[in-house]
Amino acid sequence: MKQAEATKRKHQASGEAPPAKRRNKAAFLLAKKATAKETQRTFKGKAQKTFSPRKSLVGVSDGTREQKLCVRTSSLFKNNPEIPELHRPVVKQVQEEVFTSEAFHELDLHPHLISTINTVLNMTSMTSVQKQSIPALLEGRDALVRSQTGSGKTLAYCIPVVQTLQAMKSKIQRSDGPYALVLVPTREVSCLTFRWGFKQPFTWIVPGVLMGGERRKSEKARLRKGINILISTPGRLVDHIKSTKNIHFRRIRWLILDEADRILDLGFEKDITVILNAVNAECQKRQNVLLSATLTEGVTRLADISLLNPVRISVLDEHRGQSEPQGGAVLEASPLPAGSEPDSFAIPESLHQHVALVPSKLRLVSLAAFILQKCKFEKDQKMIVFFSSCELVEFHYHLFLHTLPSRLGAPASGQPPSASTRLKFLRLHGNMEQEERTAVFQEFSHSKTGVLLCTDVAARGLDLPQVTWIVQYNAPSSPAEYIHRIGRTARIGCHGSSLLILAPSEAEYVNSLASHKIKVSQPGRERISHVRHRNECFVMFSVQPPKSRAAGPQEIRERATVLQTVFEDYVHSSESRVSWAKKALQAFIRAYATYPRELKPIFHVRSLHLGHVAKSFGLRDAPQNLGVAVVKRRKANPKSMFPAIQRSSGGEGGGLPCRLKPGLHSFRRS
Ligand SMILES: Nc1ncnc2c1ncn2[C@@H]1O[C@H](COP(=O)(O)OP(=O)(O)OP(=O)(O)O)[C@@H](O)[C@H]1O
Repeated sequence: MKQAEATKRKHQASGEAPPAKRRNKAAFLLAKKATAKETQRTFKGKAQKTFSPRKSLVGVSDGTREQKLCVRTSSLFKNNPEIPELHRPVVKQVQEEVFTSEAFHELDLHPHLISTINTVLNMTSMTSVQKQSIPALLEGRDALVRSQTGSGKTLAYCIPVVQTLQAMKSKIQRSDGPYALVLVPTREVSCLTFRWGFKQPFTWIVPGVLMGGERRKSEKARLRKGINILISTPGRLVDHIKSTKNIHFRRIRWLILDEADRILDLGFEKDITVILNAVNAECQKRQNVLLSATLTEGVTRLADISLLNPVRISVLDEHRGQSEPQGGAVLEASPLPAGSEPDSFAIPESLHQHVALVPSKLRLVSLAAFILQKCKFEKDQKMIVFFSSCELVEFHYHLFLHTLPSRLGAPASGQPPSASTRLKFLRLHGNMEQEERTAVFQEFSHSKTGVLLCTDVAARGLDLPQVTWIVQYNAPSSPAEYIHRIGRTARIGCHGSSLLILAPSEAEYVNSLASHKIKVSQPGRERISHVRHRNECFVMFSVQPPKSRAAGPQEIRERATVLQTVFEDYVHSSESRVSWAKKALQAFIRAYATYPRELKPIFHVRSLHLGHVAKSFGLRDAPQNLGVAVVKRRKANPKSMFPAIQRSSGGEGGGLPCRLKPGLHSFRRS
């Protein structure tokens, strides 16, 4: 009842009438209150009338060799909901100064360390977070550090760790075992931390990584030989704590929790508890550091139980009305960093955020056209597209891989022959083998161009250079997730752009982001002014060379229809492909059902028009009897979080909000 009212309110607020078919009960998902068990739901999609595609289709126009399309305009453009006018909430985005004018050599560091930073890492001046954190950590303080994505947090702790370890009176031996323990959320981040953070000049200090997906036996052997700076994912470390005799924490001087919010999101609370207890049992005197780009309630609670009298470091600008010390950072010891109230985030100034309201039927073609537009007509474009589940990544990856490269056509004259092969697709998600994940990660890191389709496995902590566009094809389930996804671009002062694709019924999400000081704008409104119907907003994705004549509405419809037909032909070329597309559609609906309660009025399965959504999976009709397991989110059970941390900090475990069951979460996200 409440839900129905909320939905009604939403439509009234946006001035949007529910799509016509929603009134036909048979065409809708009858989503009820989910029960504790997984509940099988049946979709009764009403078959839509679709035009039958012709086989002799021409390619997407390259602007010079336009060919007349002999394709009837399909139902792609009929019965779409109106695109609501987006209100433009006044948002004063929080911004931080990334760099300072201060050089590393101004710090009291070992000369070898400074020369490694300058010559091997090619860095001279410190970032704001480094300028604030390094001296504080060298003083021996515990710290809670928050600064925006891509601002150099990794080195902010690596440098003090290495500086203090090399300066220890009795020289460190490999066989001493760990002096520093660094916990990171994912395997990719652990490798990066290892590669960038601990490229240090003191060869007797041995860093090492433990991570799921690697061979336990070889990790045990390395632990036996000795690792002085131990970088690990929480799950894998707990594995070793339980099963490896040689692991000990007797000499731990540093405990670092990097990407703390992601660690919590992934459901590692229990593992963190086990690790803290194991470390506390063997050593009490150490420095603890917790770092995050977003300060959620969970992170501050984790800080309460793992840090002792911490210095709180937050990099802010004067927009927040702070008296700004040099370098734009604020150092203080209040319960929360000033200006960093939970769920209010800083975003790099050089990051341009866009949102597009695209009717469900047009989603797939819009995404494809956007990729083609960027990769065909703009140089050196490197794009990450985020999806809500592994299944969706797999589906779109294979679909695009088999259909889109051919849409690029022959390279234009003057372009190198390899131009048509420029459209490289890669994918990354948690269901892939570790070896493949690592290979994809490396390939995308080193590549100048390409499109990476992925889940949130790539959203946090990954430093992928030169990413120009972030596309969020499925909206994230929290503002923090939004920030981390877009944070893969515009890193360390570079420029970047992001595009969030929403259905018209999801327009309210823009206001939800605005309430967290996240400002998104609609791109190219001026370019669509000549279009008769506003629901043709996808015109901004029209595939054409930048300086060519703007395509008219009819031409755009034709192009979109051609592209959609290519997808539909591919999907309908065999029974197995149809069922593959249906499974992807099911996965989409399952993921849609897992949005947190506060976002349900915006993202509710009831507002999905199955026939329209089916089209975005290349299906010509809404599938009949689509069984979808609607899953229930676990209720937060405060008592189960951080049970019994045995620590002299006096912190009590409890109260962390848990978004989803770990298993369920990883199903949806990683
Ligand atoms: N002082 C510096 N000068 C130039 N580049 C730097 C400096 N410090 C770090 N970098 C580079 O900036 C990039 C981002 O750093 P890092 O990954 O540590 O950011 P982060 O704040 O941890 O980001 P996220 O929150 O997204 O994980 C890396 O490529 C790193 O090598």
